Amino acid sequence: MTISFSQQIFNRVEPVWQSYLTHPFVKGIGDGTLDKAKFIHYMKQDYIYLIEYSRLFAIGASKANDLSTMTLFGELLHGTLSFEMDLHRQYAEKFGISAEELEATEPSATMTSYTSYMLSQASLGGVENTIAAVLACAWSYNYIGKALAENPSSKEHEFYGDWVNTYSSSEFTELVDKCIQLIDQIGKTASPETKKKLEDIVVNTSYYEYMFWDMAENITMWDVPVTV
Ligand SMILES: Cc1ncc(C[n+]2csc(CCO)c2C)c(N)n1
Repeated sequence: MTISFSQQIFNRVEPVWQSYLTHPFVKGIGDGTLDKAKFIHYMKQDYIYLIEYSRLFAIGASKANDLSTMTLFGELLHGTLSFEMDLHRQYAEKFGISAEELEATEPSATMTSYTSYMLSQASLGGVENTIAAVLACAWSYNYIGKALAENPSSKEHEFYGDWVNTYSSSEFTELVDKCIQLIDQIGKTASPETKKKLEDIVVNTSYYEYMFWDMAENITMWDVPVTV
């Protein structure tokens, strides 16, 4: 029996995604013990990450070969700018940080490297490269959200509960399922060489996801002795 392309990709990245679940930052969101200073660093870096990520959806829409793909990228673009970033704006408000301040966040090395990688991959190829570049981010967040939601108290936590609820929600799961369907559609006609290239993009972005959790946990910016 042949397995779908998304299943083939999942089998390859699953060990990396499992490692997110034991990462102290992710565990801290799940059990509510995460230090607020770490979360603030994450939220600010993630906010500017999502601005770059939105550009990725716009590239996907411009490269789409059919209306349903274009519509999905349009939905993802709107969803990110309006709903996902609103989660960050609401969290920021609790800390007295304005939307303008969030937007003016200085980019860290990991954020810069991760978004630059995705944008270059998306710019280079056809729409399939963009689909591969967005897959791990959206899918792995849903994977983490659902895993954390297995412990019902994580959804009720007064501070981190909103995070868990957002990424484990049925609306978000539906959006991720559409991305999975897109990659499966690509997998039906792509050559083995193209599939290998796309799989590698998902593996690399999965590594970057781990690095992003680590950047947040250790509150790092640039790993140099002095910044000017
Ligand atoms: C580092 C990082 N990786 C993934 C996501 C999650 N995410 C990014 S775009 C998108 C799709 C729809 O909004 C989702 C779920 C994040 N926030 N930050």
